[in-house]
Amino acid sequence: MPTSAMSQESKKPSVKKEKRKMKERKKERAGTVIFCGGKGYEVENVLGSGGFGDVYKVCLTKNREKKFAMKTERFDVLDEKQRRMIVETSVFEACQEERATDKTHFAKMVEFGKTDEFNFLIMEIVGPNLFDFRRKTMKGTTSPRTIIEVARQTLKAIESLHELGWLHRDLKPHNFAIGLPPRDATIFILDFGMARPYREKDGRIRAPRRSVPWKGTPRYASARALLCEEQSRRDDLVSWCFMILEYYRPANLMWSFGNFDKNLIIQTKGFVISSPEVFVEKKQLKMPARFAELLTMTNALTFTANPNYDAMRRILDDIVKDEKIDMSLPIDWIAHSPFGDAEKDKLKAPSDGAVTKKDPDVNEQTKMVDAKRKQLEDDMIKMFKDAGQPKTREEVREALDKREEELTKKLLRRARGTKEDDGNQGGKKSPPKVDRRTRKTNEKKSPPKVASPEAAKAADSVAKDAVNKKAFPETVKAAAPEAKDAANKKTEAITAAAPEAKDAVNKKASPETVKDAAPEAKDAANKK
Ligand SMILES: Nc1ncnc2c1ncn2[C@@H]1O[C@H](COP(=O)(O)OP(=O)(O)OP(=O)(O)O)[C@@H](O)[C@H]1O
Repeated sequence: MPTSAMSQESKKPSVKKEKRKMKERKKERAGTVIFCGGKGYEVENVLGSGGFGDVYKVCLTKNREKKFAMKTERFDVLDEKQRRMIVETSVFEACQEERATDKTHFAKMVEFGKTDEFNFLIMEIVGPNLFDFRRKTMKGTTSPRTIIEVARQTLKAIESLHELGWLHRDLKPHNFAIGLPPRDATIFILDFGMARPYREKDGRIRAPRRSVPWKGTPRYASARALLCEEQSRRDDLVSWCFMILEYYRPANLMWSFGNFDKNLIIQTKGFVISSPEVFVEKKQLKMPARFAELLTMTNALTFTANPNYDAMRRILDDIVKDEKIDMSLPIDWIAHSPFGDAEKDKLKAPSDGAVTKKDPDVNEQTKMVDAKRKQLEDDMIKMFKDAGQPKTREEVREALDKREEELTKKLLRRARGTKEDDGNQGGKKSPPKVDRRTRKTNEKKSPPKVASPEAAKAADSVAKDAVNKKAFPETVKAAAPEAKDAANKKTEAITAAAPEAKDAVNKKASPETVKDAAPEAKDAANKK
């Protein structure tokens, strides 16, 4: 039985090799601009690196104060590459569509697309992950009050994800992060690259496959996951238990230290979950006595069982009482904020030497786009003024932004195709639904929501065109219905007074060209 796990495990590259690969992997340079959704996103620095790509801090070229995180997935890294990000965007979309779910612990996805070298996903930026915060800012320590806070918030985040119908399958402190001020009291759940829906469309739990490719992080994975068995909500909760146990004492995850072979790791994990008292007695587990109840409760879950998250929270409340934890104390990342100026710079600094210089070509490109955008704004301001309805630059910008966004969304929707299956319900995939009401709502939405890479590329290039002014007349058309109305009215008035103007308008009769027609009409009127 353990052989499959072992063979899978033995194929896994060593941690050292992984790290070297991460370091060697090509990084985007500061100043590189990625165009998507009619906007330019400029790379500032690396925020984090994973096995398949890097996460960058980016800013909007036209509003540099607006920061986002851009996760990339390089095509030269792994065969599985495209599927991971497609799966990830599916989770974000499910989250954004599902009104009933508590979204407190999810970052917002803003855009996704691909370049010639990588898939990318642009999302709300958050702060350091829990692993880095504990290691760098807290020097490996965590207050009991903070452990409870971490346990409560991460459990809630997992519950919300499960409510959406998805399993995470790679829960660990690296995949939870602190929010940026003013949401710095909130923990965010990250990295849905290994997620999988656990329900069929009709709401039934999906039947387990006989064997499953290895997914996850050995330190936090459940024994069943290491045995390449199908995972369920229970396995996410086992990983959560290990994560919290590690907060109480890193050595609680005894398999991460010393010479444990694969079989022994699997056996020990099974024992810790099923009979924690044995390890407590031997002083191999250090945790509040009540935490054992959480372990046994999780262990008792069957593959299809609905976890009782409320009961789990009550046990956490009992721990607070038993251990006399003062919950009025500030949590560690508020008391030792990583967001002081010096610390902030340290956390956001390029992590491994990449991203240092600006690319001159990109600077030129950005300047050109900015200049074109300004020209467009000037044209529109003039148009509104001429039409007798003057508008400020801010108002024009807002209208343009809004329309560009709508246009891009429309283009993306049109361009979205089907996606591959990685055992994640494939091309037909729409995230499984939790209740009947939700199912009905989703059944109405026929086209699949996630772009095939080709479709994403097509959509991206159209969006890019829009930015590069090729499509600007179209954007103007879409962007300024008010201006068009005003121009129409003005044109009517002018044409009434000027037959030449009427001719000009007739020549340009389509509503799309009213903008072009108006100056001619005006000229004619002026002549008159
Ligand atoms: N929205 C975000 N804002 C700020 N930092 C982020 C964001 N998303 C991810 N990060 C940082 O980047 C790191 C890697 O992100 P993530 O885990 O999503 O990438 P990954 O390639 O899937 O990693 P892995 O291969 O380890 O699973 C995170 O640990 C976090 O520190």
